[in-house]
Amino acid sequence: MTHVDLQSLVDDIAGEMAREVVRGKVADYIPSLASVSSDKFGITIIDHAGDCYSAGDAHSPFSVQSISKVFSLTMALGSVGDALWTRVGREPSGSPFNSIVQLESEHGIPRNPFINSGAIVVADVLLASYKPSEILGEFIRFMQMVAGDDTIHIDKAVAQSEQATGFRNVALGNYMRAFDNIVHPVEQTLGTYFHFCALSMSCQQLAKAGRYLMCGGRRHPGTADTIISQQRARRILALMMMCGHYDGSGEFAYRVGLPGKSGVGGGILAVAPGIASIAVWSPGLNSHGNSQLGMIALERLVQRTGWSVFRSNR
Ligand SMILES: NC(=O)CC[C@H](N)C(=O)O
Repeated sequence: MTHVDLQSLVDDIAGEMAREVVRGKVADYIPSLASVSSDKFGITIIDHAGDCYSAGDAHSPFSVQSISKVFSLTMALGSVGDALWTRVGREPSGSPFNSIVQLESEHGIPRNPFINSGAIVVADVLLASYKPSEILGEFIRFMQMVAGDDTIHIDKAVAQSEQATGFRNVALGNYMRAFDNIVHPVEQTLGTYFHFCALSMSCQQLAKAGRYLMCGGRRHPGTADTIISQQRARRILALMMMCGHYDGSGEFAYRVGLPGKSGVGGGILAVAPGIASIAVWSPGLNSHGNSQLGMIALERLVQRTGWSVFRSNR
């Protein structure tokens, strides 16, 4: 598609989403997220040439929540490599993002790094590589570097709000501690995890941060600067495809056909490998905790561009 086409495409989609009546339910189990308006919708596409197309509330920061799991995973693989996989699996869970049920029969090893239990283990792995006082700084620096934007930050109020009410995550952390799959004090590991989730970014910043996954591990189009290897980028995308939307991952693959990762703040990062990095945001969630309009918007985008990884012609 030409540049003009992509700009009118995002404008059209933002216009259509503004008219949608069924907008999902904003997550209220994290008190500081409950007040975000479900009227919001933003979208940014960055294509393989590095050109950026935004519409709606694409410049409004929102709570990235579980989308941060893609970036903490990238850092953990950078720190310990494939040794990570002795502590976390790579299979879809088919369960809600905050489920504890599989941990008992699977001996405290979470199914994958994109559900809460898995990302809590990833945070624990990172705590072994960085000093506790440095880990959040390292995380923020990594995000600023991949996005090329040093205004990106963690919203401390959101982290504290979750720290005060995240009883399920406390249960997950303690349960895995009992299996020796959390090795740091549970409070410290959870504190790290909550702060990762409380990352605040706009669609534009998030789409920029996703460029290394679109570009086979290169920082952005037109550079030889590498963040991760091509193979690692492919594998993270595979995990996003299979596990990025919890028990809604099959539906997302069916309807959108792109690797993606959602968060309860209403954001979704989706990647068309070699073609585009796409971020959408609308805070109302469907029953699986994935953005109701974000998913519809991505479905329409793929219908109109043919960008599904399952397309038969290029
Ligand atoms: N699905 C999500 O985005 C969940 C992340 C959220 N911080 C939680 O732990 O519950």
